[in-house]
Amino acid sequence: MKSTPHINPQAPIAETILLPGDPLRAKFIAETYLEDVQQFNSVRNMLGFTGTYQGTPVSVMGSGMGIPSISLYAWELIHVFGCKKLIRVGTCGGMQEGVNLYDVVIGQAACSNSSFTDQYGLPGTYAPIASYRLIEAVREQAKAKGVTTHVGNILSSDVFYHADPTFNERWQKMGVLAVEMESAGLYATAAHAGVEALGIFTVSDSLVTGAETTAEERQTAFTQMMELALPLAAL
Ligand SMILES: O=P(O)(O)O[C@H]1O[C@H](CO)[C@@H](O)[C@H]1O
Ligand SMILES: O=c1cc[nH]c(=O)[nH]1
Repeated sequence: MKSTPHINPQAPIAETILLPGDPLRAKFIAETYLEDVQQFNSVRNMLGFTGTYQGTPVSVMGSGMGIPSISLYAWELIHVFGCKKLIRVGTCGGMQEGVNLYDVVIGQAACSNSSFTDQYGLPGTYAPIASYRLIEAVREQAKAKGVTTHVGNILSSDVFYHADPTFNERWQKMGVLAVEMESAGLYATAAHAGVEALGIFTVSDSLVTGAETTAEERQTAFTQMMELALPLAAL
C-alpha cells in the first residue's frame, strides 16, 4: 500500500472521508457510527479509521488545527489515496446574533486571512466555496431530521488569539456567520484537484454572547453535524 510522510495506511481509505480537527473526535465517530471499523492511520497520533455507514464505506481522520495541517492531509488523501469527498466536521465560534451554542453551520464559502491560495498564482482573489451538491444534500438531510442549519459565509482564520480586538467585529459586519481555522484551505485544495469538499460545524462558543461549551463536549457531544455528514458517503 502507498504511504506518505503523514499517512501510513494499515487499512483501505474510502472515497468519502470526514475530517474533524480533533483525532479523538475521529475515534468517537468511528466507534459510535461505523461498522467493521479498521484503524488505518496512527502517524503523529492523527488517528484515521475506515468502516461502513449504512453499508457504504466511509473513513474518518483527524485533520489537526489550521489551514497548513488540514491542507497537507487533504492533498495526500486526494492525490495519493484517491479521496473524492472531503467533509470537515468542526467546531466554530458563532459571529452573529441567532447563531447560538450547539447550532449547526454549513460553510457555503470560506473567507480567510491566510495566504494559502497565493500558491495558485491567480490574477485576482480566489473565493473558496463548498460543493453545492453536498450543501443541497445536507440541507435535505437537515430538513428530514428537523435540524436547523445556518448556511453562509464563514471565516477560516490563521489566528485564534488575535492581537487586534476589532478583527472579529469587522468580519461580523460583513455578515460572516462563524469563525474556524481550516475550511478555506480544504475548499481550495479540493477545487484545485477537482473533487468535492464541505464544512459542517457545531457552534462551540459565541463571540456575540461569550457563551461557551467544555473541551469534553467539543470531543463527543456535537453529534448532529456527524449525523448530517455521514449519509453524504452514499451520494
Ligand atoms: O474543533 P475543530 O474541528 O478542531 O475546529 C476548531 O477548533 C480549533 C480551535 O479550537 C480549530 O481547529 C477550529 O477550526
Ligand atoms: O476557531 C475557532 C473555533 C471555535 N471557536 C472559535 O472562536 N474559533
